[in-house]
Amino acid sequence: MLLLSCLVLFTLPSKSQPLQSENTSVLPFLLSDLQEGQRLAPYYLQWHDESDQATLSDALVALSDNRFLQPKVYHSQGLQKGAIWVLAQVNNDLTDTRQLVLEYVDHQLIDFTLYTASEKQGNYSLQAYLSLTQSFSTRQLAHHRFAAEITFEPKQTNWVLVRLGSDGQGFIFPNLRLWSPDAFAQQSSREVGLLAFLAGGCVVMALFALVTGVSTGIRYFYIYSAYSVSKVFAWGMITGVGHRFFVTDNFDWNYMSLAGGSSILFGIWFTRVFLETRRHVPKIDCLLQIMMANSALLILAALLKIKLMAVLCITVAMLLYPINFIAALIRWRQGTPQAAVFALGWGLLMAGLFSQALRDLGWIEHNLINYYWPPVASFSEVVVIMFAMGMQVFQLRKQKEEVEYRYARHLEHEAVNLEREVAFRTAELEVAKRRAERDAQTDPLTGICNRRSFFLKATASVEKANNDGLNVSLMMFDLDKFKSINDRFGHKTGDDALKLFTQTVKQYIRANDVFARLGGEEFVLLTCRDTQDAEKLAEQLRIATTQIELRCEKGEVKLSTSIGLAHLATSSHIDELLVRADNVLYAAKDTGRNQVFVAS
Ligand SMILES: Nc1nc2c(ncn2[C@@H]2O[C@H](COP(=O)(O)OP(=O)(O)OP(=O)(O)O)[C@@H](O)[C@H]2O)c(=O)[nH]1
Repeated sequence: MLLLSCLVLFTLPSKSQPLQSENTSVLPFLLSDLQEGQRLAPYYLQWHDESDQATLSDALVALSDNRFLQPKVYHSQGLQKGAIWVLAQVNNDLTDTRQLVLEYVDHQLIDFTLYTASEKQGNYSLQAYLSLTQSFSTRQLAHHRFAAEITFEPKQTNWVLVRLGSDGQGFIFPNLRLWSPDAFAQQSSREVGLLAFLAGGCVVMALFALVTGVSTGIRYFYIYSAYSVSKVFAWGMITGVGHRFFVTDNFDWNYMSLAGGSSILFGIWFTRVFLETRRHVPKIDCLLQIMMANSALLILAALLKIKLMAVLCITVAMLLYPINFIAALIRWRQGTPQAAVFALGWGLLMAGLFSQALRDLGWIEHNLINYYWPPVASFSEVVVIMFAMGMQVFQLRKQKEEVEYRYARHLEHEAVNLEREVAFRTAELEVAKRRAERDAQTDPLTGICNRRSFFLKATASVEKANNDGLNVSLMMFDLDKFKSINDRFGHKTGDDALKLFTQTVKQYIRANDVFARLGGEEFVLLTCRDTQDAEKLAEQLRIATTQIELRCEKGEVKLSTSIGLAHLATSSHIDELLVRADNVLYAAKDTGRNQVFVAS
């Protein structure tokens, strides 16, 4: 409602309530009662010149017509188009001459004209004409608001007539104060000090944000930096400090709009980037984009000096300001705590700006506290938002550390897994290698040594026996008529026969004997025992072979083996031993089979 009222009052032509009562009497202000910075209210009458064209003569006619009346309120009376003339009676009841400063307590006035006379309907003389468009150097007093000196002769009655002009815009708040020059200068210093502190704070924040932006690469720090600087320009222009210290000549009302528009533009841009509205609240982001476009229009209006358009844009910007606040609250609800801090900062700014709006509308008293509340609130917003950004950076850093920690843990975990996997694979390879080695040394059907491993082991055994001077005997076995077993009972039964033969022999041999299958139905046994035992064993094995029981579907299988036996005593090499055993084996075959022949 307030905002709508703002819009209505800002944009509609003023046909508002009469500003004055019907009372034409005014109390004289006695200088003996003066306190520093005392308001002239209620010691004045006022006349609202709606045409904004009235001259001094017109004002005197209005005075004689009793159109100068007591105001209904002695501060802001809302935006009233035209000019307001103020008349006060100030009596120097003291015995000395007094020089006082009459100050207009606002910054938005375009011109201030001061006349004095010794009689109410007397001959008013121009004491001062102050205008925003004038060079600041022409001012009688160096102050960022309009102020002029008046000399009051002792025991004299003085009539003070002031024209307050707003170039038709209506920004008139007839709040006038009286000071002694020294007190006024001191007050001025305090105010400039406060503004310098606020501006310095903003500049420091801007620099800090710039450095942080460069070091972190986070974009919103740059925008914030520009936003802080734009605030310095905006408030500098609005409060009159810009005119006093920087744009001393050719100052223009539109400079306020230009600086204000830039500040609004950067503020909304910052809001969008900081709160990531495009991603998280796209509908609100559309409104924020409209607000940015509006502030761009305001800048354009200021550049083209289209005052009405600028006023409209400022009003629209003010009306839409709560959207930033709402965006921040939504982002907060979405789980972004720093958005709450942003909302606080933006709320402070809004409170400041709305207090100014209320003051300008005459809804609250026009005083120095609410005069400086908007820039102070604006500065507080900068500080609070810096805090919000700090929170965001802290959170980002925490997230980064968490991610790094999780990544490190993941790497550690992966390293452990990899180690385990490598150990597992290595063990598997070892097993496979051992299996391959064993396979390479083992006859797959019977599980005993194959030809290759036999020669390795047998060579070592023979060497050892040679060194130890022990006997080594070698038996060669060749199963008799094995082909006919295969033919009669099948190849599978033949395999079973080979396995049973192997198991039978193994029952008779010692751990250090080397038993191997040389191929087919040919086996060999290297044994370390004396010759008699070896021959006895050969005979036992021959008999045991004949006792092997093997049945299949086709009947009972009868096995027998011929054995050729050779002793080491007469040879020292395995090949030689084999040849000798082989020879007697064939002799055993040739002479009837199922018998043991010993090489001589
Ligand atoms: N079932 C089976 N038979 C085999 C294997 N290796 C060789 N044989 C067979 O063994 C037979 C050997 O036959 P031969 O060398 O002619 O001799 P034999 O029939 O045993 O006759 P003699 O040695 O003269 O008593 C062949 O028929 C081979 O096919 C095997 O691993 N399994």
